Amino acid sequence: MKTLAVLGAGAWGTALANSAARNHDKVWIWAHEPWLAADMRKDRENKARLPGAPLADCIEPTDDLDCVREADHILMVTPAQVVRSVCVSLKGRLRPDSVVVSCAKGIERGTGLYMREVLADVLPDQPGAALSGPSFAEDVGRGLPTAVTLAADRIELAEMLSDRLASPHFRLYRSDDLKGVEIGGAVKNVLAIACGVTMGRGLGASAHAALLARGFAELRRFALAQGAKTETLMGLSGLGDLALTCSSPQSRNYSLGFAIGQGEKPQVAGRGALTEGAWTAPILTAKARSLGVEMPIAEAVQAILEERTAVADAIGALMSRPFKAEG
Ligand SMILES: NC(=O)C1=CN([C@@H]2O[C@H](COP(=O)(O)OP(=O)(O)OC[C@H]3O[C@@H](n4cnc5c(N)ncnc54)[C@H](O)[C@@H]3O)[C@@H](O)[C@H]2O)C=CC1
Ligand SMILES: O=C(CO)COP(=O)(O)O
Repeated sequence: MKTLAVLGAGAWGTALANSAARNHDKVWIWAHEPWLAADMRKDRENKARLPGAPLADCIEPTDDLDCVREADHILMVTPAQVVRSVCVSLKGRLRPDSVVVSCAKGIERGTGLYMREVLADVLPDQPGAALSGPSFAEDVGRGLPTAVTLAADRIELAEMLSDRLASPHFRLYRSDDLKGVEIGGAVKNVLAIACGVTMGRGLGASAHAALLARGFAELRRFALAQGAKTETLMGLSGLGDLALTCSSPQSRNYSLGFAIGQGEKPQVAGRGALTEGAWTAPILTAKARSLGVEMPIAEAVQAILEERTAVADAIGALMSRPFKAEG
């Protein structure tokens, strides 16, 4: 009997549960809102977060976190800033060998920890992994093809989990570079806001490509300073996810930036959607400063979100930086 618990009944948790269902006898999907678990049980669909993707037969929606007691492994798919509180509630409930896979994309405010580090902080004895890459929940939910990276401290774990989570439409590549994988997922959300601003303001495809390339240079500098591997940054969870999120109105982060570029106030431009980049920007820039890494695009995003800088001034400041060698 193969079992899996997906914690977080958002769009991504639902898509991952459905995708993994083919390789499992039972998949629980835990919603912290009892009404959502009840609706999903009744409708056999997550109409609130991922409409149009019927739940596979073996999926059991629940609001009872005790489901993890019976699960071989756990996917953590809540918003990044609540990962710690969910982990605290998991204490004493997990099987000793259950791998907890971080699927959220962000950096914890207050501590500056990546999601896997938060898991290790609260649940130090639990083996861990991270899944990240170019993957819109709507696409995966519709069975459209993509590929992502699955990183774990021990490559055998990544191998075992890849077999569990892969499907003909969802390809997983293994990695032992947990930090590199998580940095890509967190940083691209901030850079996607910048690309959205550029396009919302009508600055054109050339500006968009230039920003994407310079954004990647920032991501790379920041990640290498923390020991990430170049091949990870060039791969699915780095360049792959950056290219996707920075270029598509399907992205909530890009859409937030686009609306700001069109003149909307940052506080309302996200339309209530989960925009992880807005949560990540301040902690990312603080981390970069403490590492001595220059991230002018991320700094500009943070200043725009905090309304310390007008969009035109932020663009002017980026364009008037001293000329330097590319890198
Ligand atoms: N939607 C997507 O295409 C993808 C999302 N992700 C990442 O997955 C994470 C979750 O995103 P989505 O599923 O899209 O979010 P969503 O906005 O669709 O849903 C968020 C869910 O979080 C849960 N939640 C809210 N507060 C909570 C709390 N205090 N405790 C426990 N659960 C709580 C709620 O059940 C809610 O349904 C984010 O970090 C996101 O960056 C990663 C890849 C793709
Ligand atoms: O992470 C994602 C795609 O890989 C989803 O991006 P958004 O959170 O910007 O919608």
